[in-house]
Amino acid sequence: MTTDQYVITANELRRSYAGGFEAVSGISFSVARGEIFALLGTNGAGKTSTVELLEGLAAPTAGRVRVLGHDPYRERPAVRPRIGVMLQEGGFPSDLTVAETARMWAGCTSGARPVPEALGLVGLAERAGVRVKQLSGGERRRLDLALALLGRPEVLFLDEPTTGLDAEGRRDTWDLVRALRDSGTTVLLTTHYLEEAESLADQLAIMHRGQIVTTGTPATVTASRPARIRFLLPDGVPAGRLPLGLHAGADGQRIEIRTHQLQESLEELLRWARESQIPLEGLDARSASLEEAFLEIAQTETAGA
Ligand SMILES: Nc1ncnc2c1ncn2[C@@H]1O[C@H](COP(=O)(O)OP(=O)(O)OP(=O)(O)O)[C@@H](O)[C@H]1O
Repeated sequence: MTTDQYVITANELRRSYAGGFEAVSGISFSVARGEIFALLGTNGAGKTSTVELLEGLAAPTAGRVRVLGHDPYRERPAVRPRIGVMLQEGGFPSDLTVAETARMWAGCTSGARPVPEALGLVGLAERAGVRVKQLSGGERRRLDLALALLGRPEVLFLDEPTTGLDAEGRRDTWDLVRALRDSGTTVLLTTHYLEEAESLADQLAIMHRGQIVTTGTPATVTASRPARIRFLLPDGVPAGRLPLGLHAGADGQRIEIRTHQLQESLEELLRWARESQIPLEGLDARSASLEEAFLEIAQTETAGA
């Protein structure tokens, strides 16, 4: 991939606040056009501090950032019309209706989509006449998203886009974000929902204490983590009777096996259970989830810090 296929590039980015605290400590990553990139991290890891640099709201203390080929801080007029930013708190006047709010926003946006189209995209068309203060928390998030989409952005920054949404609203937002990606929009997403990142992200980076500690696709980030097999042994069958090759942790009769060879370990376990005629109640085998990978990274990094 050539460098101009990258819509966002960050090289050795650093950001220090007044007082000298360094919130972003030399991170580098690239986001290709038409990709959903998730920036994840523990609380205070530096995600917002990083995203603000990408959005051009602040200049880095050191390093280089480019969005659509421009410095987003120094060349803000060139970048701003081409990006959409969904803020965590929209902060618009709550006495206006949904449609009035969107029209006000559209008035400040060049080449804006028609307001009904933007509201339709996020499923708010039927709430157009409702005052913002009467919206539910989830509906407000969807209004935030509609406003970010008004300018048909090439790059969309989504900060916790599904906070407060119910399961259906979350799925709808995911479908919309995928559809936007499929039509060529590049999406930079921050989220605390690891399931969301696992489901949406083409690439992700996990930050901890100002640094990127892991990056890759959701599959490659989880691939290095052990899968696990869980089951309940019948009373009277000691965990010590399990085949020697399986490294099992036991909490009474509750067994957990961690393995990098899920298929082989499962075959070994099932053969042993059949030959010994031992039922494995509640048998559950699964590859590592992003959540497990994340927790492991956070704990390891904290312990090692
Ligand atoms: N204006 C500021 N002045 C000083 N320190 C700040 C400022 N803003 C953020 N920080 C500190 O920088 C660190 C990173 O904060 P940041 O908000 O970027 O993290 P985050 O990954 O977005 O966290 P969260 O997931 O909790 O939202 C934190 O330790 C925070 O306290």
